[in-house]
Amino acid sequence: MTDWTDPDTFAQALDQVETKEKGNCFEDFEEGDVIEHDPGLTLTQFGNESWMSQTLNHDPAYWRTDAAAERGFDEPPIHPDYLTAATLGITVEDLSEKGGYFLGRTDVRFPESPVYAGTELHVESEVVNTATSSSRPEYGIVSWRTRGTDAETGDVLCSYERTNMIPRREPVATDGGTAATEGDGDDGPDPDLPEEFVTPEGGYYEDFVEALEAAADRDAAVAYRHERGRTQDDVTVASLPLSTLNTAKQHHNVDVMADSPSGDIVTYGDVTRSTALGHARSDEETWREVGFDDESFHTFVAVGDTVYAFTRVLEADDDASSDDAGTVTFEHIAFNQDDEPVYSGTRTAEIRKRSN
Ligand SMILES: CC(C)(COP(=O)(O)OP(=O)(O)OC[C@H]1O[C@@H](n2cnc3c(N)ncnc32)[C@H](O)[C@@H]1OP(=O)(O)O)[C@@H](O)C(=O)NCCC(=O)NCCSC(=O)C[C@](C)(O)C(=O)O
Repeated sequence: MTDWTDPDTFAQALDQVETKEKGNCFEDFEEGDVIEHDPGLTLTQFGNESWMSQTLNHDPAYWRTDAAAERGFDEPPIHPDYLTAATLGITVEDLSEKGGYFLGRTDVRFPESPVYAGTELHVESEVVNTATSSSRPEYGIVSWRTRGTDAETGDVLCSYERTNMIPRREPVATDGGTAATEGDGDDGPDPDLPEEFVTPEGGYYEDFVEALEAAADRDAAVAYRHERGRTQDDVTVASLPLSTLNTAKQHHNVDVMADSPSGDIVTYGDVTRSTALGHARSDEETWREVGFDDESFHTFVAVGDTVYAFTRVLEADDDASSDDAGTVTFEHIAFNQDDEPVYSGTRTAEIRKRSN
């Protein structure tokens, strides 16, 4: 009788059998397709607190009932970063488990009302664009519009448009490609930076307004870095994405990733971004997250890399959903220990006013 567990026999068997593959290739997506994602997720206090603690999002309103009540919440709510990561995590099995790169996301929006633990999340996506990658013939570029809704009420809790590179079954001929080659020696034109950098004195709305006024009519920008850094470890790289049901092998299969450009598992883009935002929020009086646009992931982050944050204040507007706050638009750049940008995006948030 054949002993299937004999190492030589087993190696031969492995060689000859088919692998039942997971995920979809570029050719499986057609513009207009609507995909309902089977995995659902109940947004729990444990999931929320694990995410917030590990990404240094320690805003008391999400941890303490008195601070939550002061913000108008019935109890500490689900954090928008965890909600965003969970909405995307559920989609990975259908959209991007095959591999490829998470290139960017835009039009990330949240409703005014908070989301509480116990809410069951239902997610669906529509294919809005498919394109050839001229630099990488083995990939195509796909964009989806995704909506996460409350499974009970149907209310939209989080929506966005995301773009990934997705492996093709068959590579295509391209126009020759423009992929950057390492060490090509072209550092581009000299940077065109302002002469002065203004740092807000505090983290209230008025501090951002005053800083913008101080920079106006001068060759100056309101821009500063945040001190905290978070070195990536097994928890941030593998545990957090799996806690959102994100099945992308990039985050938990060291064996497969050994052959990839990173040579190792890499941090889920939403962990990188949330960590940098946590650093930024620790230097401001956040009232409410409104949305994010033009988010890009510039290079991968792996175990041992440290995520830092840099902020540029773009504009301030007195209008907000509450008299207690004004609205500020920021550009946040996450960077690593070598000062390389790894994420950038604009964020609109309501910031508490000092006078209230
Ligand atoms: C991808 C790399 C190699 C490209 O590096 P590069 O130097 O070649 O960059 P590029 O030339 O700027 O871009 C390549 C192509 O992408 C296009 N492109 C670029 N950005 C966008 C965008 N926003 N929207 C639409 N298209 C975009 C761009 O136009 C270009 O098209 P082309 O091939 O035709 O010339 C490099 O940028 C990189 O390594 N980025 C980091 C990716 C990363 O680590 N993402 C987060 C972690 S993976 C993840 O979280 C996974 C997840 C969530 O679980 C999951 O999706 O399943």
